[in-house]
Amino acid sequence: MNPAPLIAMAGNPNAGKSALFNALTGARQKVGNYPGVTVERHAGRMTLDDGRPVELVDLPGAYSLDPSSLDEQVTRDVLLGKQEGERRPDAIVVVVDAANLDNHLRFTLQLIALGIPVVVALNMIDLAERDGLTLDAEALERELGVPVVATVAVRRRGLDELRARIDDAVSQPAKAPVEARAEHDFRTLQRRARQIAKAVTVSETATRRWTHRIDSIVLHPVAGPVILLALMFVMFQAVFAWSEAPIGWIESLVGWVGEGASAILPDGLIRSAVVDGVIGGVGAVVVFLPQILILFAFILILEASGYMVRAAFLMDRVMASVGLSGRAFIPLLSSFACAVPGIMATRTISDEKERLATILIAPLMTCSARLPVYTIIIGAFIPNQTVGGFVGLQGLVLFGLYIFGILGAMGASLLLRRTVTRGASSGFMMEMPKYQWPRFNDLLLGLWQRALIFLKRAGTIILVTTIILWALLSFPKPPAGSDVSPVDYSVAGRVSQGIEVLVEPIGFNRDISLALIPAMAAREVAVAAIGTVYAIDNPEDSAGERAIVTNLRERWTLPTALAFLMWFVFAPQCISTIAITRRETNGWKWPLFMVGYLFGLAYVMAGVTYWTAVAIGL
Ligand SMILES: Nc1nc2c(ncn2[C@@H]2O[C@H](COP(=O)(O)OP(=O)(O)OP(=O)(O)O)[C@@H](O)[C@H]2O)c(=O)[nH]1
Ligand SMILES: [Mg+2]
Repeated sequence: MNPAPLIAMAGNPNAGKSALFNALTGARQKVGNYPGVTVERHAGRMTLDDGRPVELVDLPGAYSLDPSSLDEQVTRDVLLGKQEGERRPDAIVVVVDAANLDNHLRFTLQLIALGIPVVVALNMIDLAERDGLTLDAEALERELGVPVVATVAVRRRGLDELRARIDDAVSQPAKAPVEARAEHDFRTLQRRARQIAKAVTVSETATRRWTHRIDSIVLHPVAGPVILLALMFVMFQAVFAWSEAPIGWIESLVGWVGEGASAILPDGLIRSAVVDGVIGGVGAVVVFLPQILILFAFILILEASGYMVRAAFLMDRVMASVGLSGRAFIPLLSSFACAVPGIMATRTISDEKERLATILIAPLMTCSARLPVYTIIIGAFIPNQTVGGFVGLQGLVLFGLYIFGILGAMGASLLLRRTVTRGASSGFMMEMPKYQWPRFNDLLLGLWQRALIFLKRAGTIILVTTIILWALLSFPKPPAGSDVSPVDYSVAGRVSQGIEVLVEPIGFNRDISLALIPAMAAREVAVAAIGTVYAIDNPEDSAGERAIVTNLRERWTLPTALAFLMWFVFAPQCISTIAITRRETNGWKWPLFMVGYLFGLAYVMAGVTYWTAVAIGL
């Protein structure tokens, strides 16, 4: 008996191939691997109206027959009959997204040119209609010269007709397959695809035309990522460039309050607690409010304008390459503000293992609590100069730290998805919202809420840890005439000597050892802690960022500063994150695993940074 005819589902990524494949085959599916490669093979059976079986394979999405990834290569090889372990398909169902015709028709034209019978599924017409786009399926059929069926895969609309057209396609007497595939260059295909898309478009609203026009630029496979990268780059430059003046104002305010308090309070313990502990510690953190607000202003604008979902879409392929789906992108993006809401947002990921992997890497996204640490070290050690004429070096280093965090997360995900949270990535798509101008009032409200949250943190966790640290740093006092510094003589100073033994090999000094434990409460406390240490060490210094920067420059070497930055890229210095991970994973196993692997990573990366910096003579 002849084997059942083989039908391949092909088309651009996210056209709805898998949704259609599932709707056609139901539960009768087999998942395997193509021999020699890691690409999964999804096959299933479907019965035609006369009872004949046909076999369906769901191919990975591709943009063209010129592969730029392993997935695309498998798709091409299957369609050309060159893939090991697969016969050449007898017919192709080309799935196109109706709302994206011009892009999807390029690949369709290439596939039709192969000479195998083709049926086009004009999918997602529900979304096209919703957006005010009306298409003429019959006109498309005439233009392409192959049968076209309008479908809505997720509502099973058009399935009967699609099955009938597949029947026709496999019932045709087999033609000799075309050997040499028609060589279309990209421009010719593009022109023809646009022409057809225009000819079959019955009506289109102005909004949809604009949306589509902007999307064709920001979602372009090449231009899209470049634009995304450029936007992020501008954002980090702005964090430094625009914050200088407001930081100056807050600093003056903190200095003024400190001096006022010193003048009113009698010399002694209370004054030290208020001036060195509270004002020195909390003040050192509060000055970062402008930078955090600038960062949030960017995130809020990108979200409100409708761009953020596009960014997630662009990232889907990148996410898939590390075993996650675009669905993980939103939680990870929120983690740039704070890992706690980010980890809570993973609840939208239905695959348990994928969700767990996302939780485990979320703390590697650079949260806003790291900004104070980053900016004070960068401000002290990276010269405020431009490279190449216009790029600020400080902003560049900050950008680099974000990139390190992202690369770390990608590497971790890659490993985790092959080991403890093994599994394949699931496809995803989000509906693209309309573009719109962000509303000024909404933006202000968002920033105001952010400012309150930050100040509340400064007034609670940071205040409390700072006071405790101040107490531990202040007692016991060294006996009069001792040449041991008050900090080294204190309880905290002695505890830190134990830690110092551990972190000395990665270039950390006493100040850092003192800051590490209190910074477990929240990362910003590291800055507050260092501020308090210096205030107690040199009571005659004025409080505030400038005093800290001067001290840092005197006491730290550049390799130590760089190692410290690298430590904060990776280290899980945040009790709230650990607590939320425990809650979201129902136990201590995963939070402990997370803390363990992140500290390990932080230690190794800081060490590598330190010794590399020393070796190249920085
Ligand atoms: N509204 C609507 N959504 C659809 C339709 N078809 C598919 N989807 C959704 O679109 C998303 C992408 O569909 P998939 O079937 O995964 O797309 P794919 O072509 O297999 O994507 P890749 O395998 O990544 O190339 C899913 O969330 C589907 O639920 C449709 O006709 N209408
Ligand atoms: Mg698919």
